[in-house]
Amino acid sequence: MAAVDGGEVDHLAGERATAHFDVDAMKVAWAGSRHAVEVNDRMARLVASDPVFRKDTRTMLSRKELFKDTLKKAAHAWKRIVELRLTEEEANLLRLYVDQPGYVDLHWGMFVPAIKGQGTEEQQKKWVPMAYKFQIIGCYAQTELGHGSNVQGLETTATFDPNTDEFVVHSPTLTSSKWWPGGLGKASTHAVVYARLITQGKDYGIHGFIVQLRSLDDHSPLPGITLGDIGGKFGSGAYNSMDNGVLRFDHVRIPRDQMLMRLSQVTREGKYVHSDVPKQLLYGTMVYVRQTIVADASKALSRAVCIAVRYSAIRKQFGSQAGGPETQVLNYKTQQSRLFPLLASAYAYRFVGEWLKWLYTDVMQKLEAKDYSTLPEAHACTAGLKSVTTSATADAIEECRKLCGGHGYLNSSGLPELFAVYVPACTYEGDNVVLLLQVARFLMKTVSQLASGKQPVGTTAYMGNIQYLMQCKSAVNTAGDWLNPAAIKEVFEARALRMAVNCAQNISKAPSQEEGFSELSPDLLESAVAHVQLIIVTKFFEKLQQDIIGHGVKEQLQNLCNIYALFLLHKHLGDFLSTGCITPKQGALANEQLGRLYAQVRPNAVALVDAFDYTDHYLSSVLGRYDGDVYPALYAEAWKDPLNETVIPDGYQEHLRPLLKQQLKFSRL
Ligand SMILES: CCCCC/C=C\C/C=C\C/C=C\C/C=C\C/C=C\C=C\C(=O)SCCNC(=O)CCNC(=O)[C@H](O)C(C)(C)COP(=O)(O)OP(=O)(O)OC[C@H]1O[C@@H](n2cnc3c(N)ncnc32)[C@H](O)[C@@H]1OP(=O)(O)O
Ligand SMILES: Cc1cc2nc3c(=O)[nH]c(=O)nc-3n(C[C@H](O)[C@H](O)[C@H](O)COP(=O)(O)OP(=O)(O)OC[C@H]3O[C@@H](n4cnc5c(N)ncnc54)[C@H](O)[C@@H]3O)c2cc1C
Repeated sequence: MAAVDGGEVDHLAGERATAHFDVDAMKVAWAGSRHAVEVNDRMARLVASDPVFRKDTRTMLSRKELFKDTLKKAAHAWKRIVELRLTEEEANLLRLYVDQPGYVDLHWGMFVPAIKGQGTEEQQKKWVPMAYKFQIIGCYAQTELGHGSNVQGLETTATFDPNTDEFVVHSPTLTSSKWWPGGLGKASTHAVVYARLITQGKDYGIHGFIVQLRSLDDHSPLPGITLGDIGGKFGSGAYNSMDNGVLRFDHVRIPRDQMLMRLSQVTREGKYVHSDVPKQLLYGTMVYVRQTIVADASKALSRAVCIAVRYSAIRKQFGSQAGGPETQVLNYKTQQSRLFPLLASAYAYRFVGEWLKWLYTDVMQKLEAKDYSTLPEAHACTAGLKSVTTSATADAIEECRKLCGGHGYLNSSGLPELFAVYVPACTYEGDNVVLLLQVARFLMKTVSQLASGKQPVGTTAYMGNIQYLMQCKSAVNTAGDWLNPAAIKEVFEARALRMAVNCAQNISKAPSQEEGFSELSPDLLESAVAHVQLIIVTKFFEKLQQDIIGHGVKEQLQNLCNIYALFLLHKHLGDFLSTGCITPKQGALANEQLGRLYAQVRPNAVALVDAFDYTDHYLSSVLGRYDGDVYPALYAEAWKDPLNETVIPDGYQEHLRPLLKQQLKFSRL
């Protein structure tokens, strides 16, 4: 089924007819299963057909109107979820297609997972059902005005008072004000608050506490609590629908059993007891969310690419000397070389996101069985993939805007809002540089353990092949040789390992490990990126080993996988050359092969973005319309702007008319 909710004529029919593969089967490969296609399609249409979920005027609303509209949509979505008895999977998709950031994202995405992950069974029994029924609304209050990345540096205190069996939660300084939590500003009634636990005069570091913030009767802040929104954010519409908030505590008392006690406890007497689990499990909610952010990256990127590909097939510029028809901009090789790697990246992130979800589930099962061995790998993979995919996606959305020329700059293209709502993904859930440095630490540790003969496992298993990878030379002789997955994998592994080993060797020359790490941190970032890119390429190849059904689907995915890998090779040619993994000639051959692959993608490009199966409502872009009827839509959209409500603008009488009617007073005029 095609995702049409546009007009009658299909201006892209010619493009669709040239596809060499079964689009419906590709939809299954993209979504993961026939069931996933069906449920996505049903939820997307449910949202698209409901007038409450309209969003075409969103960028024209004031902040207050936008926030109220978000509250209305969230309440309506909940009503539909209950009325239609939607499953959790359906409800999550419905919220995704409503496509307006709001307090519910943090309620379901962080508050509930934090209680499930860090609360005892008893605490879960008490709080989770209330959250599931929306009797309470929760947010995740970790970041402070003075500290975000450095979680151990947070200043809010929770001091145990054995006289009353309570914790006293307090903001001792201005910089300890909670600052940024989504949903906190106006909507939440409760928060999971991260604070330094102090008992019996000793500071035990950061722990999580459930704190009620607002009255359940009239929503006013409880005594001792100061609350508000932190103000307007980048772009119109976009993330301004979210009430990111500020919160201060003035000696607020909460019962002892509102400390999340799965990892550690404070007894009635005030004794601190730490369970036999790694303390990093406190960061579990962040690991969970980082994993979901990777899946979101492929969503946001594929939206932008869908808009840019469809519009590039419609847009024509210049033509034959003989006055023939103008050329579709999609036919320009430069347009292809900018756009098709982004199309390939969207597929790559989709598949690595699928794998990461599997890894996360696997690690969780092991944790349940008290096997903590895979925790460092889970942290490195979620941190690294979150960082690389969000940075690349943010850049890619902006590139798609440029690929759409001037019209891409209009709000009605959908791209400015998508960019504005997406860029903070490079910062929230861990600044991307800070997270890459975590990956680098993990890599340095792995390299240092190689000497002791410890065999690396999981995504660092390739490092065990150090003897070969440190000296191998690529055997690629022709452009076509770059289509061999083994040839690609070998150079990506050699590049990642050699960069990591170079860093480790240089660090070892420094007076101390810490100094060396700090001095080498720019190189360490690049080393971490090389490792993460290897993971993405590898997981794409592994996807191709699976049973992929449908005419031509596997061939298209093979092309996209090769484009993704060779594009990275071309972009990071300096790495591959300086580490001696390939020769300049082999680099040139990779580029030659890329050009050939772009030519193969060209007739399939529109069908490849159709396979994302997005409704026009979800895309919310006049340029990305399924039917390609761009110009009438652009023209009609312009007239909806509030400035066009009157022919003569407000302000004419006060400011324009006097100017135009003034007497000339300057003698030299
Ligand atoms: C309008 C149009 C709509 C369009 C919509 C389109 C798209 C929408 C797209 C996206 C929206 C989707 C979702 C939105 C989701 C979220 C956004 C909203 C909310 C955001 C919330 C937040 O940001 S919450 C706050 C997050 N904060 C952080 O992430 C802080 C980052 N800092 C840290 O994690 C840590 O402080 C640290 C890792 C940097 C350092 O930790 P620390 O303990 O101080 O230090 P060490 O470095 O010494 O580490 C000690 C050891 O612990 C290991 N470790 C660290 N972290 C972990 C971990 N998480 N798990 C396991 N292990 C960990 C570390 O490796 C060390 O180990 P070793 O000792 O062995 O080396
Ligand atoms: C839209 C949005 C929503 C958010 N929602 C929430 C929420 O719901 N709950 C919540 O608790 N928080 C939330 N946050 C806060 C977010 O998690 C933090 O902003 C984020 O973790 C980055 O921390 P920071 O602001 O302290 O950045 P900083 O750490 O101050 O970063 C500033 C600069 O310093 C660099 N830097 C920092 N440390 C290092 C280092 N060790 N080495 C090298 N460079 C370094 C960074 O790369 C960056 O360039 C949200 C933020 C945003 C933007």
